[in-house]
Amino acid sequence: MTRAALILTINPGTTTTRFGLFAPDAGAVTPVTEATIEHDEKAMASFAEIADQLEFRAQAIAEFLSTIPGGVTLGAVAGRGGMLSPVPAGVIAVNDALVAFALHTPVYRHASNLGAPLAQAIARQHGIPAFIVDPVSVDELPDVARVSGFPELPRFSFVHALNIRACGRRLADGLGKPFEGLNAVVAHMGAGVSIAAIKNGRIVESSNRMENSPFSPERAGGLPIMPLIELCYSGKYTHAELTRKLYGQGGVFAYLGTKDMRQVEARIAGGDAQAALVWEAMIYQFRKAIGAMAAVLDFQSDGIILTGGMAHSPCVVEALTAGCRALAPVHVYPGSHESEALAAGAARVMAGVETALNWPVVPGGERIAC
Ligand SMILES: Nc1ncnc2c1ncn2[C@@H]1O[C@H](COP(=O)(O)OP(=O)(O)O)[C@@H](O)[C@H]1O
Ligand SMILES: CCCC(=O)OP(=O)(O)O
Repeated sequence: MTRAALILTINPGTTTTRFGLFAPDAGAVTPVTEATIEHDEKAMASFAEIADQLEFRAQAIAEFLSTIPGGVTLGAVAGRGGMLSPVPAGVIAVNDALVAFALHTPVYRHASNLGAPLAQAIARQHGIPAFIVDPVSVDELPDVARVSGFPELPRFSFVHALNIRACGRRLADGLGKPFEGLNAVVAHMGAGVSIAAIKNGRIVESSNRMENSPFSPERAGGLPIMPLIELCYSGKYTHAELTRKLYGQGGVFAYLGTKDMRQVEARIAGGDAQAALVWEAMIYQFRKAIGAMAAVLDFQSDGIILTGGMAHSPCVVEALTAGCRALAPVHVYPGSHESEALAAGAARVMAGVETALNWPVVPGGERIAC
C-alpha cells in the first residue's frame, strides 16, 4: 500500500522543538504523530545567537524522523514563522531571502526565527516545498491602533497569530459562521501572553506581549514608563541584563522564581501568600486586557476564547470565566494548537484553497501557487 505524503511541522520554542506529522486531506489535516523534544536549558544557553542553534535543532529533527517506523514520505514542511517585518496573515513560501532575514536580521531575538530555516533545510533534503504560517509578525492593525502617543514609537503587532487564528477558526466553525465574519476576544496564555481582538477574521488589536501587555509567567509585560527610563540610565544593569530580566526572567518568575504555574498553584494551596498575590494580579491584568479587547469590538463579540498552557488550569479558567462572562460566552481551548495550524496552512496551499505569499511580502504583492 502506498502511503500519502505527510506534512511535517516544526515549532521551535526557547527550550523545546515541537514536531508533528499530519496527513493532508482536501485542505484539512489529520494528526499522525506529534513530539516535543526538551532541550537542556544549559545547552541552549551555550549558543550565543539563536542562529547558532540551527544545526543542533536540525539534528533533533533528523533523529525524530528516523524513529518513525517504516520511514516517512513528506509532501511539505511548515515551520513557525518568526520575528519578521510586518506581514499579512496567511501562508508564506520559504525562500533563501526569507531564511537569510530570519537568521541574520530578525526584528527581535526569538526561537521562532528558526522555523523557516529548519523547514527549508528539511524540505531541500526531500525536494518538497517549505512554508511558514501566520508568523508572529502578522500585523493587521488599523492605522488608529498604531498611534502610540509618541510619533517615534508607533504601536506595532507581535502576536501569537498562529494559535489565535486557529482558535478563531475553531470557534467560527462551531458557530457555523465563516472565520471572515467572526468577532472574538482571544486570550493566549502561555509562557508569554497575547490578548487579542479579532474583528471580521482580522487581528485588529492585541496586547503585544512586551508593550502594553499583562505580565506572564516569564515576561514583564507593560511597565511604568518613567521609572523604567530611570532604571535604563541608572547604570544598574547593562542593556543585555535588563532585557533578560524583563523578557525571560520577568513576570511571575521575577516574583516567585518559577515559570511553572502548576508550581505556583501548589504553593498557593500550601498557604503561600506572596504566590497568591502574584497569581491574583496576573488574572486581574488578564481580565483588564480582555475587557479592553471587548471594548475594541464595541462589546459585540461572538465569544471569548481562553487558550494556551494556562487554559489547562481550572483555577485560571474559573476566575476568568467569572470575570468575563458578562461580556460574551467564554470558550476554553486549552494548550496551543500551533502544529495543527501549521499543517492546515500548508494543506490549504497544497489543495489550492489558498495561495502562498512570496517573500519579501509587499502590499498587494505576489502570491505563488506551490
Ligand atoms: N495544568 C496547568 N495548570 C496551570 N498552568 C499550566 C498548566 N499546564 C501548563 N501550564 C502553564 O502554562 C505555561 C506554558 O504554556 P504553553 O502554552 O505551553 O507555553 P509556550 O508559550 O511555551 O508554548 C507555563 O507557565 C505552564 O506552567
Ligand atoms: C509574539 C509571539 C511570539 C511568542 O511566541 O512569544 P512568547 O515567547 O512570549 O510566547
